[in-house]
Amino acid sequence: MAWRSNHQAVYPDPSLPFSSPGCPSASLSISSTTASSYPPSSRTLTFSKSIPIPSKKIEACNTQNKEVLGWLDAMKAQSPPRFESYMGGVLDPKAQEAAAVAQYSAWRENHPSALEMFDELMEEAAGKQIVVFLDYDGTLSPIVEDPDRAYMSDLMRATVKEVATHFPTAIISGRGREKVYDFVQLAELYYAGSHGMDIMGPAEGCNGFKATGTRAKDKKGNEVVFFQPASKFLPMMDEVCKLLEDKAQSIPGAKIEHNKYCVTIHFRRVKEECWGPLAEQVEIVLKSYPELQLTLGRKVLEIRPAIEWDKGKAVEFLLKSLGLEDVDDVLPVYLGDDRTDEDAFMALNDRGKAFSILVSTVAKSTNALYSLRDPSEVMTFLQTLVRWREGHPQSLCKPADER
Ligand SMILES: O=P(O)(O)OC[C@H]1O[C@H](O[C@H]2O[C@H](CO)[C@@H](O)[C@H](O)[C@H]2O)[C@H](O)[C@@H](O)[C@@H]1O
Repeated sequence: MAWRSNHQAVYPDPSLPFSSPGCPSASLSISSTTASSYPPSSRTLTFSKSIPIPSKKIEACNTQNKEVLGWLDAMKAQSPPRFESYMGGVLDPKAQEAAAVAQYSAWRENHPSALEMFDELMEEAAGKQIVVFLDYDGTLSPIVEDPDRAYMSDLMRATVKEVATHFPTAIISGRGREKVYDFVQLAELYYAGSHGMDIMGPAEGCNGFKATGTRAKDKKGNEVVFFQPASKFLPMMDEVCKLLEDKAQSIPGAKIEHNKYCVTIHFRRVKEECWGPLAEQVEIVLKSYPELQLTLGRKVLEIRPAIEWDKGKAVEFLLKSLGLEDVDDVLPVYLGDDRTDEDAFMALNDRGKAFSILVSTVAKSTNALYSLRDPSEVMTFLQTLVRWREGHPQSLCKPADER
């Protein structure tokens, strides 16, 4: 079973684990090693000299299994950093906060706000077909402890609906496609669930775009196109999910989510001393499945088929299927908050002309060029985009054969 870094962010997820009962099988010891960037990031950031460097105590699981230790380090690297003074002491809470703010504003110099840069960005967009790609969790809905309750607001839904009347729009999520559809509930969008391994959308979009690909009827009888590059893995994913559900019972707070072509192991509500035992249980299951790989998201481990397919490939596929792969005429805009979105940012960077926007309140190593803080800024950005479009009727959204 392979570990895949998916271009790890070095900076942590600020959300603290939910407190839960003790871990019955926890057997961890503390060491003072610092490990701020395991696995190695594809891109490192530099900060101004006046900003204290974050450091973290890393605990070691007493397992000797290198793979498990690697996962554990990566899981811990998501915890909030402690800022130290140059003399080595831990800063008080106010100074910690000030250091985090300074770190974020230094980071913003390299990843400017897509809202503050809006007018400049739109100069680039003039005369081009904009296509909008949206991640779900942490982008359209705030991160919450219970993944089954990660609702988007009605206002966000109305905003996305408006976006889709002007631009071809897709949701690219790690969740199962049906599950993310249940949250979003907009039939006019394209959906790529399971990190892009389950793509479906209207054969003819409400803005006149026709998609090529395998056609079928959805549950409501509408004609749709779909693409499922990992379909043969479904029985295996069902099997792995059951095994993990069984194993995770011994770890308080752990939750297993079946995302069809991806099984997600949530550790947001697992006490940190139980992360090692959880990683060990995952390893026990996965060593029998060399065709699967493990990736890391926001307080989740994810197991998926080890095929050359990710959110970046899904974006390329959708652009092609909509006849929108032309680099000079088309401008994709991608908004996402997670490590798995880095695959899409990279694909768009390789393409050249595109806006990649990371949604984050903390400094993170990322391939995205721009940033927004949180879902509320995402909504403002999308509303601004709609208003801009309404003010520019000359840049009409036209299918390829009419351009
Ligand atoms: O690609 P996404 O749409 O961002 O999906 C990635 C994962 O999102 C969900 O987990 C994340 O959000 C949860 C609810 O806010 C949070 O509790 C969890 O810690 C986050 O990792 C979803 O539950 C996963 O299945 C997705 O893979």
